[in-house]
Amino acid sequence: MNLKEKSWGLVGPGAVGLYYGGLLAVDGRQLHVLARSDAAALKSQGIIISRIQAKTGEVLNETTIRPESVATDAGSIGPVDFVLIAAKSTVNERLIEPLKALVEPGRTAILTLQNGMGNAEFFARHFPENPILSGLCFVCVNRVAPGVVENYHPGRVEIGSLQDSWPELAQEAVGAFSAAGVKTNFSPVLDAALWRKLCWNVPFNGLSIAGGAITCDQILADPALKSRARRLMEEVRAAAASFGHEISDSFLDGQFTVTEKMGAYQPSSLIDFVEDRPVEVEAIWGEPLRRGIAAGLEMPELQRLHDSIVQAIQQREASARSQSL
Ligand SMILES: NC(=O)C1=CN([C@@H]2O[C@H](COP(=O)(O)OP(=O)(O)OC[C@H]3O[C@@H](n4cnc5c(N)ncnc54)[C@H](OP(=O)(O)O)[C@@H]3O)[C@@H](O)[C@H]2O)C=CC1
Ligand SMILES: CC(C)(CO)C(=O)C(=O)O
Repeated sequence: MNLKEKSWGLVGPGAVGLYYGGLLAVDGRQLHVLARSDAAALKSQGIIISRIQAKTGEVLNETTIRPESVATDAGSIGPVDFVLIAAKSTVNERLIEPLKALVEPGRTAILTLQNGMGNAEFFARHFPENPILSGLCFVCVNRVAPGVVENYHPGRVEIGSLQDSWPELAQEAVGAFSAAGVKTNFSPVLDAALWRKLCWNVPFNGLSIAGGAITCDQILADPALKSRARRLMEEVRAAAASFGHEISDSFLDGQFTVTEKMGAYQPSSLIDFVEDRPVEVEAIWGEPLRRGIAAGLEMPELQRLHDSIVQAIQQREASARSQSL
Protein backbone atom coordinates (compact mmCIF):
# COMPACT_ATOMS: atom_id res chain seq x y z
CA MET A 1 0.00 0.00 0.00
CA ASN A 2 1.20 3.51 -0.81
CA LEU A 3 1.91 5.05 2.62
CA LYS A 4 -0.17 8.09 1.69
CA GLU A 5 -3.21 5.84 1.37
CA LYS A 6 -3.09 5.12 5.08
CA SER A 7 -5.84 6.77 7.08
CA TRP A 8 -5.37 8.92 10.16
CA GLY A 9 -7.93 9.64 12.88
CA LEU A 10 -7.61 12.68 15.14
CA VAL A 11 -9.01 12.52 18.66
CA GLY A 12 -8.73 15.84 20.50
CA PRO A 13 -8.65 18.46 17.74
CA GLY A 14 -7.31 21.29 19.89
CA ALA A 15 -4.11 23.29 19.43
CA VAL A 16 -1.68 20.39 18.99
CA GLY A 17 -4.08 18.06 17.20
CA LEU A 18 -5.27 20.59 14.62
CA TYR A 19 -1.73 21.77 14.02
CA TYR A 20 -0.14 18.38 13.32
CA GLY A 21 -3.29 16.81 11.89
CA GLY A 22 -3.68 19.82 9.62
CA LEU A 23 -0.09 19.63 8.38
CA LEU A 24 -0.44 15.91 7.68
CA ALA A 25 -3.63 16.62 5.70
CA VAL A 26 -1.91 19.39 3.69
CA ASP A 27 0.63 16.76 2.71
CA GLY A 28 -2.16 14.58 1.35
CA ARG A 29 -2.83 12.22 4.27
CA GLN A 30 -6.44 11.15 4.78
CA LEU A 31 -7.34 12.86 8.06
CA HIS A 32 -10.60 12.02 9.82
CA VAL A 33 -11.33 14.41 12.67
CA LEU A 34 -13.42 13.36 15.66
CA ALA A 35 -14.69 16.77 16.68
CA ARG A 36 -16.70 18.18 19.56
CA SER A 37 -17.20 21.90 20.11
CA ASP A 38 -15.40 22.85 16.87
CA ALA A 39 -17.36 20.45 14.64
CA ALA A 40 -19.47 23.08 12.86
CA ALA A 41 -16.49 25.37 12.21
CA LEU A 42 -14.31 22.49 11.03
CA LYS A 43 -17.04 21.35 8.65
CA SER A 44 -17.72 24.79 7.23
CA GLN A 45 -14.26 26.39 7.10
CA GLY A 46 -11.78 23.51 7.63
CA ILE A 47 -8.66 23.81 9.80
CA ILE A 48 -6.91 27.18 9.72
CA ILE A 49 -3.25 27.34 10.76
CA SER A 50 -1.62 30.74 11.17
CA ARG A 51 2.10 31.10 11.67
CA ILE A 52 2.78 34.05 13.93
CA GLN A 53 5.98 35.98 14.52
CA ALA A 54 6.15 35.49 18.30
CA LYS A 55 7.79 38.83 19.14
CA THR A 56 5.65 41.12 16.98
CA GLY A 57 2.44 39.14 16.66
CA GLU A 58 2.62 39.57 12.86
CA VAL A 59 0.83 36.87 10.84
CA LEU A 60 3.50 35.30 8.61
CA ASN A 61 1.16 33.04 6.68
CA GLU A 62 -2.16 31.28 6.91
CA THR A 63 -3.14 27.88 5.56
CA THR A 64 -6.65 26.43 5.28
CA ILE A 65 -6.98 22.67 5.17
CA ARG A 66 -10.01 20.54 4.41
CA PRO A 67 -9.72 17.22 6.25
CA GLU A 68 -11.07 14.09 4.58
CA SER A 69 -13.93 14.06 7.09
CA VAL A 70 -15.16 15.72 10.28
CA ALA A 71 -17.51 13.74 12.52
CA THR A 72 -18.88 13.93 16.03
CA ASP A 73 -19.50 10.20 16.17
CA ALA A 74 -16.46 7.90 16.02
CA GLY A 75 -18.61 5.10 14.61
CA SER A 76 -19.14 7.05 11.40
CA ILE A 77 -15.35 7.25 10.92
CA GLY A 78 -14.60 3.59 11.71
CA PRO A 79 -11.18 1.93 12.01
CA VAL A 80 -8.12 3.84 10.74
CA ASP A 81 -4.42 3.00 10.34
CA PHE A 82 -3.10 5.64 12.78
CA VAL A 83 -4.94 7.46 15.56
CA LEU A 84 -3.47 10.73 16.80
CA ILE A 85 -4.45 11.44 20.40
CA ALA A 86 -4.18 15.12 21.25
CA ALA A 87 -6.76 15.67 23.98
CA LYS A 88 -5.42 16.63 27.40
CA SER A 89 -4.38 13.58 29.44
CA THR A 90 -6.96 14.57 32.06
CA VAL A 91 -9.70 13.10 29.82
CA ASN A 92 -7.92 9.88 28.81
CA GLU A 93 -10.56 7.66 30.46
CA ARG A 94 -13.26 9.35 28.38
CA LEU A 95 -11.43 8.67 25.12
CA ILE A 96 -11.62 4.90 25.41
CA GLU A 97 -15.19 4.47 24.16
CA PRO A 98 -14.76 6.57 20.99
CA LEU A 99 -11.34 4.99 20.40
CA LYS A 100 -12.93 1.53 20.29
CA ALA A 101 -14.60 2.56 17.03
CA LEU A 102 -11.37 3.90 15.50
CA VAL A 103 -8.98 1.19 16.64
CA GLU A 104 -8.96 -2.18 14.93
CA PRO A 105 -7.16 -4.76 17.09
CA GLY A 106 -3.82 -5.72 15.56
CA ARG A 107 -3.93 -2.99 12.92
CA THR A 108 -4.34 0.57 14.19
CA ALA A 109 -1.27 2.32 15.62
CA ILE A 110 -2.11 4.72 18.46
CA LEU A 111 0.12 7.82 18.60
CA THR A 112 -0.31 9.97 21.70
CA LEU A 113 0.98 13.54 21.36
CA GLN A 114 0.31 14.33 25.02
CA ASN A 115 2.68 15.80 27.57
CA GLY A 116 3.85 13.85 30.59
CA MET A 117 4.34 10.24 31.54
CA GLY A 118 2.08 7.20 31.66
CA ASN A 119 -0.16 8.06 28.66
CA ALA A 120 1.26 5.39 26.35
CA GLU A 121 0.99 2.77 29.12
CA PHE A 122 -2.62 3.83 29.76
CA PHE A 123 -3.66 3.29 26.12
CA ALA A 124 -1.67 0.03 25.98
CA ARG A 125 -3.73 -1.31 28.91
CA HIS A 126 -6.95 -0.63 26.98
CA PHE A 127 -5.66 -1.70 23.54
CA PRO A 128 -3.18 -4.51 24.29
CA GLU A 129 -3.19 -5.79 20.70
CA ASN A 130 -2.18 -2.47 19.14
CA PRO A 131 1.14 -0.71 18.65
CA ILE A 132 1.43 2.33 20.91
CA LEU A 133 3.59 5.28 19.88
CA SER A 134 4.33 8.52 21.66
CA GLY A 135 5.21 11.86 20.09
CA LEU A 136 6.88 14.54 22.18
CA CYS A 137 5.95 17.94 20.82
CA PHE A 138 8.35 20.83 21.35
CA VAL A 139 6.05 23.42 19.85
CA CYS A 140 4.12 26.51 20.93
CA VAL A 141 0.57 26.45 19.58
CA ASN A 142 -2.73 27.81 20.76
CA ARG A 143 -6.30 27.36 19.51
CA VAL A 144 -7.62 30.91 19.28
CA ALA A 145 -11.06 30.24 17.76
CA PRO A 146 -12.96 27.12 16.70
CA GLY A 147 -10.78 25.29 14.16
CA VAL A 148 -8.16 28.07 14.18
CA VAL A 149 -4.64 27.44 15.49
CA GLU A 150 -1.81 29.89 15.93
CA ASN A 151 1.74 28.60 15.84
CA TYR A 152 4.35 30.79 17.50
CA HIS A 153 7.29 28.41 17.31
CA PRO A 154 7.48 25.53 14.81
CA GLY A 155 9.74 23.46 17.09
CA ARG A 156 10.10 19.75 16.56
CA VAL A 157 8.66 16.36 17.45
CA GLU A 158 10.35 13.20 18.75
CA ILE A 159 8.50 9.94 18.11
CA GLY A 160 9.19 6.58 19.73
CA SER A 161 7.21 3.51 20.72
CA LEU A 162 6.18 2.11 24.09
CA GLN A 163 9.04 0.02 25.46
CA ASP A 164 10.72 0.66 22.09
CA SER A 165 8.69 -2.25 20.70
CA TRP A 166 7.53 -0.84 17.34
CA PRO A 167 10.52 1.04 15.89
CA GLU A 168 9.37 0.54 12.28
CA LEU A 169 5.96 2.09 12.94
CA ALA A 170 7.55 4.94 14.90
CA GLN A 171 9.86 5.52 11.92
CA GLU A 172 6.86 5.48 9.59
CA ALA A 173 5.18 8.18 11.70
CA VAL A 174 8.46 10.14 11.70
CA GLY A 175 8.42 9.88 7.89
CA ALA A 176 4.84 11.16 7.70
CA PHE A 177 5.51 14.12 10.01
CA SER A 178 8.78 14.95 8.22
CA ALA A 179 7.07 14.84 4.82
CA ALA A 180 4.50 17.27 6.22
CA GLY A 181 7.31 19.73 6.94
CA VAL A 182 7.64 19.06 10.68
CA LYS A 183 11.17 18.67 12.00
CA THR A 184 10.85 15.18 13.47
CA ASN A 185 13.29 12.69 15.00
CA PHE A 186 12.98 9.04 15.86
CA SER A 187 13.48 8.28 19.57
CA PRO A 188 15.04 4.83 19.88
CA VAL A 189 14.59 4.93 23.68
CA LEU A 190 11.20 6.51 24.37
CA ASP A 191 11.46 6.68 28.16
CA ALA A 192 14.75 8.58 27.95
CA ALA A 193 13.06 11.14 25.69
CA LEU A 194 10.07 11.43 28.06
CA TRP A 195 12.35 12.11 31.06
CA ARG A 196 14.26 14.71 29.02
CA LYS A 197 11.07 16.54 28.10
CA LEU A 198 10.00 16.52 31.74
CA CYS A 199 13.20 18.45 32.54
CA TRP A 200 11.34 21.39 30.97
CA ASN A 201 7.68 20.66 31.72
CA VAL A 202 8.13 19.81 35.42
CA PRO A 203 9.80 23.10 36.42
CA PHE A 204 8.37 25.57 33.92
CA ASN A 205 4.76 24.34 33.61
CA GLY A 206 4.80 23.78 37.40
CA LEU A 207 6.37 26.98 38.67
CA SER A 208 4.22 29.04 36.32
CA ILE A 209 1.22 27.82 38.35
CA ALA A 210 2.82 27.54 41.80
CA GLY A 211 4.51 30.94 41.36
CA GLY A 212 1.07 32.58 41.08
CA ALA A 213 0.18 32.36 37.37
CA ILE A 214 3.44 33.74 36.00
CA THR A 215 5.14 33.42 32.62
CA CYS A 216 8.49 31.80 31.85
CA ASP A 217 10.41 35.10 31.78
CA GLN A 218 9.17 35.84 35.31
CA ILE A 219 10.46 32.49 36.54
CA LEU A 220 13.89 33.21 35.02
CA ALA A 221 13.95 36.74 36.45
CA ASP A 222 13.40 35.52 40.02
CA PRO A 223 16.64 34.02 41.43
CA ALA A 224 14.77 31.86 43.97
CA LEU A 225 12.41 30.40 41.34
CA LYS A 226 15.25 29.95 38.87
CA SER A 227 17.30 27.93 41.35
CA ARG A 228 14.17 25.96 42.29
CA ALA A 229 13.74 25.17 38.58
CA ARG A 230 17.30 23.86 38.50
CA ARG A 231 16.77 21.70 41.60
CA LEU A 232 13.59 20.27 40.04
CA MET A 233 15.51 19.43 36.87
CA GLU A 234 18.21 17.74 38.99
CA GLU A 235 15.57 15.57 40.64
CA VAL A 236 14.05 14.62 37.29
CA ARG A 237 17.55 13.80 36.06
CA ALA A 238 18.22 11.61 39.13
CA ALA A 239 14.97 9.73 38.52
CA ALA A 240 15.87 9.25 34.84
CA ALA A 241 19.30 7.93 35.87
CA SER A 242 17.74 5.42 38.24
CA PHE A 243 16.01 3.94 35.17
CA GLY A 244 19.27 3.93 33.20
CA HIS A 245 18.79 7.16 31.25
CA GLU A 246 21.63 9.65 31.66
CA ILE A 247 20.98 13.37 31.14
CA SER A 248 23.96 15.71 30.87
CA ASP A 249 24.65 19.01 32.64
CA SER A 250 24.74 20.73 29.28
CA PHE A 251 21.22 19.47 28.52
CA LEU A 252 19.93 21.03 31.75
CA ASP A 253 21.80 24.27 31.01
CA GLY A 254 20.23 24.25 27.55
CA GLN A 255 16.71 24.23 29.05
CA PHE A 256 17.41 27.68 30.47
CA THR A 257 18.90 28.97 27.21
CA VAL A 258 15.85 27.80 25.24
CA THR A 259 13.48 29.31 27.79
CA GLU A 260 15.20 32.71 27.66
CA LYS A 261 14.23 32.88 23.99
CA MET A 262 10.56 32.12 24.80
CA GLY A 263 10.00 35.47 26.56
CA ALA A 264 6.63 35.84 28.28
CA TYR A 265 5.51 32.34 27.27
CA GLN A 266 2.59 30.74 29.12
CA PRO A 267 3.11 26.96 29.34
CA SER A 268 0.06 24.93 28.29
CA SER A 269 -0.66 23.95 31.93
CA LEU A 270 -0.76 27.60 32.98
CA ILE A 271 -3.31 28.35 30.26
CA ASP A 272 -5.45 25.47 31.56
CA PHE A 273 -5.08 26.76 35.11
CA VAL A 274 -6.05 30.36 34.36
CA GLU A 275 -8.91 29.28 32.10
CA ASP A 276 -10.34 27.05 34.86
CA ARG A 277 -9.76 23.86 32.93
CA PRO A 278 -8.39 20.63 34.43
CA VAL A 279 -4.58 20.66 34.70
CA GLU A 280 -2.55 17.59 33.68
CA VAL A 281 -1.26 17.11 37.22
CA GLU A 282 -0.90 13.33 37.16
CA ALA A 283 0.90 13.02 33.82
CA ILE A 284 3.35 15.89 34.36
CA TRP A 285 4.11 15.77 38.11
CA GLY A 286 2.29 12.82 39.75
CA GLU A 287 3.59 9.98 37.60
CA PRO A 288 7.29 10.99 37.56
CA LEU A 289 7.07 11.52 41.32
CA ARG A 290 5.58 8.05 41.83
CA ARG A 291 8.19 6.48 39.56
CA GLY A 292 11.07 8.24 41.32
CA ILE A 293 9.82 7.26 44.77
CA ALA A 294 9.24 3.67 43.59
CA ALA A 295 12.89 3.62 42.47
CA GLY A 296 13.93 4.54 46.03
CA LEU A 297 14.61 8.25 45.46
CA GLU A 298 13.60 11.16 47.57
CA MET A 299 12.18 13.97 45.44
CA PRO A 300 11.41 16.73 47.96
CA GLU A 301 11.27 19.57 45.39
CA LEU A 302 8.96 17.66 43.09
CA GLN A 303 6.77 16.61 46.03
CA ARG A 304 6.56 20.24 47.20
CA LEU A 305 5.75 21.47 43.70
CA HIS A 306 3.14 18.76 43.15
CA ASP A 307 1.48 19.59 46.47
CA SER A 308 1.46 23.32 45.83
CA ILE A 309 -0.11 22.84 42.37
CA VAL A 310 -2.81 20.61 43.86
CA GLN A 311 -3.41 23.24 46.53
CA ALA A 312 -3.58 26.09 43.98
CA ILE A 313 -6.15 24.12 41.98
CA GLN A 314 -8.22 23.42 45.11
CA GLN A 315 -8.15 27.14 45.98
CA ARG A 316 -9.21 28.03 42.44
CA GLU A 317 -12.11 25.57 42.66
CA ALA A 318 -13.16 26.82 46.12
CA SER A 319 -13.17 30.41 44.94
CA ALA A 320 -15.19 29.46 41.82
CA ARG A 321 -17.71 27.70 44.10
CA SER A 322 -18.00 30.68 46.43
CA GLN A 323 -18.51 33.05 43.47
CA SER A 324 -21.31 30.89 42.12
CA LEU A 325 -23.22 30.99 45.44
N1 LIG B 1 -0.41 23.69 23.31
C1 LIG B 1 0.88 23.48 23.27
O1 LIG B 1 1.66 24.36 22.86
C2 LIG B 1 1.46 22.16 23.68
C3 LIG B 1 0.65 21.15 24.21
N2 LIG B 1 1.20 19.93 24.50
C4 LIG B 1 0.37 18.82 24.99
O2 LIG B 1 -0.51 18.41 23.95
C5 LIG B 1 -1.73 17.88 24.50
C6 LIG B 1 -2.92 18.64 23.90
O3 LIG B 1 -2.82 20.00 24.32
P1 LIG B 1 -3.56 21.19 23.57
O4 LIG B 1 -3.62 20.92 22.12
O5 LIG B 1 -2.93 22.43 24.05
O6 LIG B 1 -5.04 21.05 24.17
P2 LIG B 1 -6.36 21.86 23.79
O7 LIG B 1 -7.00 22.19 25.10
O8 LIG B 1 -6.07 22.96 22.83
O9 LIG B 1 -7.25 20.79 23.02
C7 LIG B 1 -7.82 19.67 23.63
C8 LIG B 1 -8.76 18.99 22.65
O10 LIG B 1 -9.28 17.82 23.27
C9 LIG B 1 -10.70 17.82 23.09
N3 LIG B 1 -11.37 17.08 24.16
C10 LIG B 1 -11.57 17.46 25.43
N4 LIG B 1 -12.26 16.53 26.10
C11 LIG B 1 -12.50 15.53 25.20
C12 LIG B 1 -13.19 14.30 25.29
N5 LIG B 1 -13.75 13.88 26.43
N6 LIG B 1 -13.25 13.54 24.18
C13 LIG B 1 -12.67 13.94 23.02
N7 LIG B 1 -12.00 15.09 22.88
C14 LIG B 1 -11.92 15.88 23.97
C15 LIG B 1 -11.09 19.29 23.09
O11 LIG B 1 -12.35 19.45 22.52
P3 LIG B 1 -13.33 20.64 23.01
O12 LIG B 1 -12.63 21.91 22.65
O13 LIG B 1 -14.57 20.41 22.30
O14 LIG B 1 -13.44 20.48 24.52
C16 LIG B 1 -9.97 19.84 22.23
O15 LIG B 1 -10.25 19.62 20.88
C17 LIG B 1 -1.60 18.05 26.02
O16 LIG B 1 -1.14 16.86 26.59
C18 LIG B 1 -0.54 19.16 26.16
O17 LIG B 1 0.16 19.09 27.39
C19 LIG B 1 2.52 19.67 24.25
C20 LIG B 1 3.34 20.64 23.76
C21 LIG B 1 2.90 21.96 23.48
C1 LIG C 1 7.86 22.51 26.10
C2 LIG C 1 6.57 23.16 25.64
C3 LIG C 1 6.67 24.65 25.79
C4 LIG C 1 6.42 22.85 24.18
O1 LIG C 1 7.45 23.33 23.42
C5 LIG C 1 5.39 22.56 26.34
O2 LIG C 1 5.38 21.36 26.42
C6 LIG C 1 4.26 23.26 26.97
O3 LIG C 1 3.97 24.45 26.78
O4 LIG C 1 3.54 22.59 27.73
